[in-house]
Amino acid sequence: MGIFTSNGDLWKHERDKVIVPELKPKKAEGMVHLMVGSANGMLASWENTTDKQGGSAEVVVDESLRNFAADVISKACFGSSYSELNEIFTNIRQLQMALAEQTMIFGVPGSRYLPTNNNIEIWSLEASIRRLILDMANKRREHNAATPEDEKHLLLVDSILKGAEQAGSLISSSTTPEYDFIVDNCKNIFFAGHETTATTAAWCLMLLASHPEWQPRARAEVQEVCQGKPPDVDKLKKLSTVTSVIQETLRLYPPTPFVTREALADLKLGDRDIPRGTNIWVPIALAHRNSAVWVGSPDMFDPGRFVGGKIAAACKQPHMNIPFGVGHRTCPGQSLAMFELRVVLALLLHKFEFALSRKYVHAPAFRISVEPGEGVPLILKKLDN
Ligand code: HEM
Repeated sequence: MGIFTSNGDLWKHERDKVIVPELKPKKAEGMVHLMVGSANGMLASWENTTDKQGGSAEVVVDESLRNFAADVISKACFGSSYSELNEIFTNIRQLQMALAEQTMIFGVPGSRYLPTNNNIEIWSLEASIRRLILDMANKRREHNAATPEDEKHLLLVDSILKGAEQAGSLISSSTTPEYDFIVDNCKNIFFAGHETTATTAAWCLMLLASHPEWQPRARAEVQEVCQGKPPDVDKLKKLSTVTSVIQETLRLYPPTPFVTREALADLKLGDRDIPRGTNIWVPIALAHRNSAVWVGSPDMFDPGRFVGGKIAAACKQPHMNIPFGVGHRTCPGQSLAMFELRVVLALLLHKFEFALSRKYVHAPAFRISVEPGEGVPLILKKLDN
């Protein structure tokens, strides 16, 4: 029943009344100081590691990036730190891995009800996540009840709690309507809010490490704009080279490689007749590398395509660049994600230069999002600032 899978009036309620108002660009701007705090924590631990090894060390960055993105979502949307919600994230990650392991029978009607080992693991994780989320929601309600009205700082989680109360007949078909609404929407935000961003950051660092010529260009921009100070909203908006590096990463490795739609009426797509009820898969990753529309070599990493917002010159059909999806269901978290990614890159480029370790194995893996399958080990070298 969460926003990801709902349709019609329920989806409209979740999207327009509950989720989107809390993720608008202005709200995301208000979260930048939290992002800087969380990123500084991650970088301090990398700095500690490099200091202990004489200024340079190998670090596998994926897990730290996931913890960083989880910390941001925990604080910005749920009013807790990552350490308080750690168990939820750990369970969600395990659920993601278990779902990614589903075999060929996935999609066969009824197969998800069979007591296979994989299904049993999935059911157990889902039950545990449900319990943890309802527990968190209760604590949040108690916290709000004990906080004077003029001191309340309402967050996305509060919007979900209120949205559950207001959903009324939209969810009455469920046996535990309010609980299902809360659990499913929180679960969607916990997952969507950190996994995709962390994966993009990991791909970004992999690409910058294997195309080191872009590091001094991006670093020079960070130094000019930030002047050694922590990035804020105005500074982040000026980081056009850094932004282009992120856009090019999202083009080459969109963490969500496809989106799906259902034809609500008979329609014609190009010269094909699509009957009502057909599931249509939009292959984002393929569109991003289609040599018929992308100028130059679409398989090559070239952030120059995006520098100065020149996308129209780089792609003959700019609507083919859709890392955040398209149309009414486009990603509502994109401002938050773009700020987060710019914060990580700005702080990291200021502190370190980095190269890809020889241990890196290029193995993109589809685990709900497409992530570096064997992780991204980097050789971090601390810079003298
Ligand atoms: C780099 C990071 C991210 C990428 C690449 C990404 C990508 C996407 C894509 C492709 C969709 C499907 C859109 C469609 O069907 O047209 C989507 C949906 C969604 N995303 Fe993101 N996302 C990111 C970060 C986030 C963050 C940080 C949040 C929340 C904090 C978020 C929340 C959502 C939600 C709630 C939806 C469902 C929207 C709906 O169905 O109406 N995403 N995202």
